[in-house]
Amino acid sequence: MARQFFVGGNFKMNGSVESIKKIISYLNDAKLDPNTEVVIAPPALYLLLAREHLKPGLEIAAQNVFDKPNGAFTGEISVDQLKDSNITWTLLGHSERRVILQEDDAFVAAKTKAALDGGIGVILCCGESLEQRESGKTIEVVTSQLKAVAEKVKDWSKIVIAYEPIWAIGTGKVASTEQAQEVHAAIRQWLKKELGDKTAEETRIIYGGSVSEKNCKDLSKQPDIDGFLVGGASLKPAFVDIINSHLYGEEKGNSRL
Ligand SMILES: O=C[C@H](O)COP(=O)(O)O
Repeated sequence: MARQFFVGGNFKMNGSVESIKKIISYLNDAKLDPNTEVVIAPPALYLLLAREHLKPGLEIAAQNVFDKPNGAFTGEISVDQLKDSNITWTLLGHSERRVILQEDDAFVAAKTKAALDGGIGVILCCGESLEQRESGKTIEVVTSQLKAVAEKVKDWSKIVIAYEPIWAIGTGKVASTEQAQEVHAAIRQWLKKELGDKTAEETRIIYGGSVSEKNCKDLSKQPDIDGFLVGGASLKPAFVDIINSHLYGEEKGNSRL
């Protein structure tokens, strides 16, 4: 079964009422590949604004969600509040939160479980640092990040895995198509081993890290790259080219599981 292409736009802590409305109106008017699932993740403050203006069929993700129900958790947002606001996805485990805010695998796993239990889809980020890559630990690091989630969650049908090598984020140093495909294929093998053939075949594994309108086409042709998580370029018109990159991709074969 072919996996639907998925492109997420992570605005990170960028934008204003004005600029976010502008990006949304650009997306609303653009001709987008109807076979690509598109999800944008504006800062929390602008989630409702985005939902109000973004046309139906394009979805919105929070950049984070807490693992506890509504209550005394200053500064956090609950799964119920996302649902109440028609926000259907959340990012979790982004390296900027893992590194800067010191979120560990167990916390990311707890939040993933809470989101899925509440019916929110999860774009689950994983990825290695340059030091880990250079010491040959990429696959070990990535699979251990995913394993923490697999210990708590057996149904991965509402998880999209985003492989984002930390050294490629915001640096302009995109992973080569071979480097990205190699890790994506290893993640799929790991899914097969841990969660079975169906999960391995159906789970989308998207790539993030300096994706641009220039490099997206080659990456999108790789058999195990099912889309992108885009940072900087999601704030620019180039985002539409990235959403449409799959239109120009060659027919992809099933990966060798
Ligand atoms: O979530 C998106 C990633 O961190 C990639 O960011 P970037 O495209 O600016 O490198």
